[in-house]
Amino acid sequence: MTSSPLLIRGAIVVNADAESRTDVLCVDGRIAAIGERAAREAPAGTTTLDGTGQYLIPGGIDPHTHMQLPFMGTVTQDDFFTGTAAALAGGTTSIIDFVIPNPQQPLMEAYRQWRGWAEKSAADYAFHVAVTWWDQSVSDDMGTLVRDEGVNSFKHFMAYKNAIMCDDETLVNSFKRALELGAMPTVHAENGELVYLLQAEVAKMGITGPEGHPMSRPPMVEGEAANRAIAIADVLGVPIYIVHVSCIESAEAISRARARGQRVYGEVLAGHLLIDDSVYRDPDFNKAAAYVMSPPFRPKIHQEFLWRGLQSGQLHTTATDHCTFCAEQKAAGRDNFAKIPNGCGGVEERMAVLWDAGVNSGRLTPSEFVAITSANAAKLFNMYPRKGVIAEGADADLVLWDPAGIKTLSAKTQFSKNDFNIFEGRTVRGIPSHTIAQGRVVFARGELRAEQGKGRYLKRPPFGAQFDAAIKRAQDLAPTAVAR
Ligand SMILES: NC(=O)NCCC(=O)O
Ligand SMILES: [Zn+2]
Ligand SMILES: [Zn+2]
Repeated sequence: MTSSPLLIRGAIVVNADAESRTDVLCVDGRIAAIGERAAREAPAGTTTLDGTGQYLIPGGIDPHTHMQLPFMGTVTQDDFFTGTAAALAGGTTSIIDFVIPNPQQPLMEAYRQWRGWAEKSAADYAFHVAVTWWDQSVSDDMGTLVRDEGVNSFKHFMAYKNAIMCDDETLVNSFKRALELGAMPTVHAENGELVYLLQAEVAKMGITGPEGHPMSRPPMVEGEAANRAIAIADVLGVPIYIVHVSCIESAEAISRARARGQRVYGEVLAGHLLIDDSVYRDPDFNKAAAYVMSPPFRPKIHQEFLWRGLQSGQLHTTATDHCTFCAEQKAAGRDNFAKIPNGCGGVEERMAVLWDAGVNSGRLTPSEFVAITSANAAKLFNMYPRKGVIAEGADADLVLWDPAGIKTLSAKTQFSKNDFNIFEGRTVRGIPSHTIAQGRVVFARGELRAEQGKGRYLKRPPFGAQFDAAIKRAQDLAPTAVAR
């Protein structure tokens, strides 16, 4: 993308490891110079942006979104253009979305489908690819995806029985293959058999509304699956990343494993940090159903635990699981909560709600905010230092962050196409004033200049830092025969 050079002056530049007031020059989509050199080296025709009184942070990375997802008999409202445009408005400049093959569908076929859909992205994007079934062709396709297509992470749904759920045989085979390939296995940790049973039992009690959704997915259902996935990863010696950790039970499973020296990483959704399960008891079906996602929102006690996980470094990334269904789509489950399409939005609000509830409350420093909104995801999925840091040579994906800016979040003013906002009515302090993607200002004080098709597919190499260490550890602990 060609855009005129851009000089951002006077902001406090925040990285995950340090902050300092300095200037940043962007040329040809990259950060060309930082510090005194920036102004000196600015070519003729450079546009200047005054960052006085603001922070300059790396563009957010949302490592968990579902744009244009066909799911539960319908397709999400936001496609790759509207969803990534909304992301840019909120200060997120890259997403990692998911290719989800139907059982028996070749992985490469699904991957090509998703690559086609994503061509209209306004922001940079990458894909985790889900392994939903197993045979030799799946193993071969995993190899092709890693070697030729820049995929370095595979997703496993432990829930959604009779649809995309993985059994233990698939988990074991896929984790083993991922280790060989240097790709990160990731899991949606919920025991799908238990969910299936509990959905039927809750319905038998005459509970058919959205309030039945959390009853059918209690925290221990998530805890069991997290423990099982972590145990499988431990036996095989592969690192593991647990998506949307929503409760004490799975956060504790991660902490316990990390205390044993296992390489386990946890992702938290902005929604799970801020919204509790009372939403499912709203007498208005449309409102209660709008919050149906899996894992569900939890009793308040879990939220503080998740915040502490982020603060203590036991949990690593924040995401949204942006997966938007409108009221008409959610109404498919009016008489049966198990049929309500699972998913909520948030890609546009993640950064602001986390700043407001995280930095303004003193839970996080600005540098810690950068770590959990971009740098850690970039490191874990091997995009660092191209993404997740303000450094010379990195992509010029930046956000001028106005810590005094105030906004009340609402479906009426959001850029996302959906008709609902899970943070409706929440007033936040700390918002992006400008988003810069590939060196171009794509959002300026409320005006969105997202362009369809400007986003690039990000190839991510395998064998990120965790793999070197995991392999050395396995060698160090390798069994030896006794020489006799
Ligand atoms: N989270 C959710 O409810 N929907 C999207 C699919 C998934 O991530 O489980
Ligand atoms: Zn999930
Ligand atoms: Zn998801």
